[in-house]
Amino acid sequence: MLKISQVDKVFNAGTVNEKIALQNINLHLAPRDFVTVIGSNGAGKSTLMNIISGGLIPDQGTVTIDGVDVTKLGEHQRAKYIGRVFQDPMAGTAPNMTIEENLAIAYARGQRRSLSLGVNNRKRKLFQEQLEILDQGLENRLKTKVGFLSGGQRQALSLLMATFTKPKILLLDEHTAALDPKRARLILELTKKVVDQHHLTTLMVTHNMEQALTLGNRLLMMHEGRIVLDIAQEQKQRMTVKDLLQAFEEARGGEAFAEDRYFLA
Ligand SMILES: Nc1ncnc2c1ncn2[C@@H]1O[C@H](COP(=O)(O)OP(=O)(O)OP(=O)(O)O)[C@@H](O)[C@H]1O
Repeated sequence: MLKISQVDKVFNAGTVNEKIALQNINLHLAPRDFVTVIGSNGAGKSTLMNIISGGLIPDQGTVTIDGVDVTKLGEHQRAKYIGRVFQDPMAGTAPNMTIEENLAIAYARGQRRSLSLGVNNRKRKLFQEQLEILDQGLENRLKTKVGFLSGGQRQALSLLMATFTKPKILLLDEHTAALDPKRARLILELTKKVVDQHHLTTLMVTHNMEQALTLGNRLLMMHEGRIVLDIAQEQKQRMTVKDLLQAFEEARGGEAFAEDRYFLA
């Protein structure tokens, strides 16, 4: 479904500020893989997500989605393949537009023919059905401006919008990190539901070790622009957070893991 081959990305190449963000990344995701991604600060996780979404074009290597070489395609050109939810609940939605207007934009996105952004009764019914799945009562608030929703409600809506057109790949960029634990749990439950419902192939960056172990069928660990560990379902199921920390330490050449942003449970 997703094939990344020999990808490199360097920022400010040839200057004193040169930063190698990704080096020789090779990654192959099968359809319906749900991969969690952890790693030290500056390891290259966001850069990898941006390379997949088209926000960044690699210096070397190729990106293929469902057999289509998208390496040189910009974000808009590959939007139909990708759904993405960011950490910031403000990022995925337009606050001054109503829930139904936001959904109309998401609905039109990635369609072959350009669709009207207007909302008719048929679309409204579809939106209500989809909103019911979120279990937030949003189906009765179609005309509410999104800016009035709570962070958790906005993230739930972002998730729905990102997956409305059944993308090939869902990118989750620490999408629960800005929420309180209760809302974070709710969004994770919704994530599982939506991923299952649409049979999505998913890549989720998280700083929560427990989440990284319990969600999905595969875990990647990144360090200094490389994938240093790729843990399959069977092994992942048997691991504790302590095992994961130890594996991380070994992969980093014995350097202990001491990053403030990580939640160990
Ligand atoms: N636009 C940019 N210009 C210059 N350097 C960049 C840019 N974007 C990222 N970098 C650098 O590339 C490296 C990888 O950054 P990236 O944001 O991908 O890491 P990350 O794993 O997502 O980190 P974090 O967990 O801290 O968010 C870092 O050293 C970062 O400073």
